[in-house]
Amino acid sequence: MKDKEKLSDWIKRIPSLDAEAQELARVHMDQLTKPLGALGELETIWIRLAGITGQIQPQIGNKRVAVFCGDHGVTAEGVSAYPAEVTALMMENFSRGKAAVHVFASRCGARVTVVDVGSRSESLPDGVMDRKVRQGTANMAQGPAMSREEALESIRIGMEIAADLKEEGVQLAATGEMGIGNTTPAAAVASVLTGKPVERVTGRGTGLDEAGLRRKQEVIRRSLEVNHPDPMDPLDVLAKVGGLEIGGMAGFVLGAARHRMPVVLDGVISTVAGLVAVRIAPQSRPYLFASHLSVEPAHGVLLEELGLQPLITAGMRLGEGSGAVLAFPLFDAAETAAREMATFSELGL
Ligand SMILES: O=C(O)c1ccc[n+]([C@@H]2O[C@H](COP(=O)([O-])O)[C@@H](O)[C@H]2O)c1
Ligand SMILES: Cc1cc2nc[nH]c2cc1C
Repeated sequence: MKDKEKLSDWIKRIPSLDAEAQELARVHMDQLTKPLGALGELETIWIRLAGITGQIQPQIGNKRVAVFCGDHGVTAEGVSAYPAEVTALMMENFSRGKAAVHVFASRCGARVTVVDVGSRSESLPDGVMDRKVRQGTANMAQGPAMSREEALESIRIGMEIAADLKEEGVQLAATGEMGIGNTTPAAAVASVLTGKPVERVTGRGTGLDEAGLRRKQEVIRRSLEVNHPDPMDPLDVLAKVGGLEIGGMAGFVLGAARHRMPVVLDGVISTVAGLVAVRIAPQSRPYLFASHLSVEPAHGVLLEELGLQPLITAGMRLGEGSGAVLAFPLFDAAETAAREMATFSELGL
């Protein structure tokens, strides 16, 4: 398949981290006036940023969160506490700059890019980029959510957005999403890719009650039985039981890695997309950072699978990239520490 060849060509071009820059950043961190390792994850963030950018003093002033939107046919099964129409309403809210992600982004010195990869909406409000692959996925409890070609197209769009942001000068990116029903495909993909049982990775999403949670688990089990996604083929999993915004975010990670741009993951949907990207291209893993730990039970499982440490535990489960943006100030703190703290030798030690 032509497109598949293109994807594998792209993957080959993902560079490995710059070991020398990482080592120099590590040496510098160890010379700062603090006990060795005392800044914990801030140190590892800083060292990895040096490896990603190839700079000993990485620049991260230009920050952006890319929010991918999509709808889900599986909402017909009653898997969300909110109606599917909320996806369109929230795109309107994004357009006005009034969603949580905008409020947090302006507080944390970041900008927001909103991309519709698969909502049901016929027309979009100003400021939402139209990259729709199709108007919502099909109901995965009855058959594949989308075709393999559509899954690939969503990935390709995400890659393009990442390349465009890099071109615009973005130095630190984050992924977020909006899509009523999307914790259902997120749990399905998480179950297939991690091998964990459906009960372990399924949560209440926007706020299902006990009966709703049981129904959601049943719908996910049925979706897996109907579709038989192949755990060794991440594109097959994405197409059969995934979502278009998950594909968009996975592509974004691949595109960012290709262009040496670090990506901060948000909650469970953003992180499952990160795992899809890493299963497609394991070289993309070191470009990823965790932000917060979502309430959704799959999130911890996924972060562990990716070997990532969440920086914030605030009991959040909002999505949109809201948690990722809140982690940006910790990245800034690492940058300031490396740039402004005295070294022991400067102190005369
Ligand atoms: O980021 C998370 O971990 C997260 C956890 C629960 C819900 N969400 C958001 O809520 C929506 C999906 O929830 P649901 O119940 O409709 O599947 C979607 O728009 C996500 O952005 C996000
Ligand atoms: C209101 C609302 C806002 C959201 N933002 C991300 N997911 C969401 C789900 C709902 C229901």
